[in-house]
Amino acid sequence: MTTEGRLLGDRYRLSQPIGRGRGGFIWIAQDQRVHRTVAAKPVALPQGGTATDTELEIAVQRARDAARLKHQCAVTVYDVLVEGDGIWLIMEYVPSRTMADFLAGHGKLAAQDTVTLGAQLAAALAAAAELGITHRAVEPANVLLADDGGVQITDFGVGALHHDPAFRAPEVIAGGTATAASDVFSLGATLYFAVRGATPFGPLGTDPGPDLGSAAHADTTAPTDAATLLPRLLADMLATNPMERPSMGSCWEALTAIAEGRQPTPRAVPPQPHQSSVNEAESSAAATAAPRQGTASPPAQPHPTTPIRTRPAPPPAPAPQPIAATSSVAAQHTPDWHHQPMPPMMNAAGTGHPGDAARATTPASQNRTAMRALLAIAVLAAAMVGILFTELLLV
Ligand SMILES: Nc1ncnc2c1ncn2[C@@H]1O[C@H](COP(=O)(O)OP(=O)(O)OP(=O)(O)O)[C@@H](O)[C@H]1O
Repeated sequence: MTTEGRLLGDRYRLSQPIGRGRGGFIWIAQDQRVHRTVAAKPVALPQGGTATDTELEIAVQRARDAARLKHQCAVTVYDVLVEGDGIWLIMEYVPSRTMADFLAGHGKLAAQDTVTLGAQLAAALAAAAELGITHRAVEPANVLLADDGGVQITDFGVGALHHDPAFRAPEVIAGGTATAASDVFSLGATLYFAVRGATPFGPLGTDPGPDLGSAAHADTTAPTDAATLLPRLLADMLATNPMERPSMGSCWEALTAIAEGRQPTPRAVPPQPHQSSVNEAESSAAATAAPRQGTASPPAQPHPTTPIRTRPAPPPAPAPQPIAATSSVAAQHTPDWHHQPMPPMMNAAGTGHPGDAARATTPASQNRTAMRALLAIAVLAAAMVGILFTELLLV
């Protein structure tokens, strides 16, 4: 029974429910060891909680993988607990509401707000892809719009069983494995939903296809406005064939460029191979079988565009440092998620292999050598004068 005051893992004291997810209530909790406020969330398991051991193991492993990611646009997972009644995620507490709730209440987002938000989500997802982490359930319900204006994606790896089909990639709907490329599709569907107020392929993800308008393919002008450039990018992200989608890193570059009022560089949008643990052949075959080709049908336009307050600048570069897994899966903080390029390896003289530093010749050591040589010459000269003087005396 989950009640106020319950102690999870001998460490996290539940204090009050803050929302309801598919696995049950999400709680504010106090970490008794480091005196920190956290969010505690029960992971939604298959068939109302009757998970097999294998399903439990997979869910725990994916949650542990998620704990390796440190990014300011991803909710940090501090700990993963297996309690009697299931799996609990102990996460960073983010006062927020979900993007799904926001859109349900306020309608669509403006194109400019959508790209700003999208760039931040793509930054976190690209950083995850670099670590080989697939989200598996990118959708508006897993995007938190923080009260301070930030945007953070949550539920890395643990939401796949309940991923809304409207945001699933065709190859996943067809039974294939979720991949970095399917995350790109799901992000595209999420941004499409934000800007159009409807999902691109209908509630089951199987309708004919999105209406991205003529702007998606027009190339007669060199526009820099989000309303024109976003549909073009979404057309690529929502490609039926996963091999034809841009990588998440390219999406981040393109969204950042559009957010800043620039045209994405040509290399940012074209398809690129995906880095992942994915069976691309399997995904590709599944995609071919997916019923997504067809003519576009105009989506419903139910809501007026609503402005959203977001932090102005998306993160400049996604590149967190990998973090070693620990037995308790306690997160180790990476203080600076921003990638700092490695300085070139140099020795004390400024050149060569770092191992040469011990053998390096510096101005100070050159001076010492010269002094020693002068001293030796002086001693030698004194000795010769002494010998000469002695011989003269003897004569
Ligand atoms: N880390 C967090 N910190 C603070 N509030 C959170 C956190 N995660 C979720 N919430 C809040 O809890 C509520 C439900 O969020 P949740 O992500 O569980 O929704 P869901 O996606 O519908 O559920 P599920 O992931 O179980 O399917 C939302 O109001 C959300 O703002």
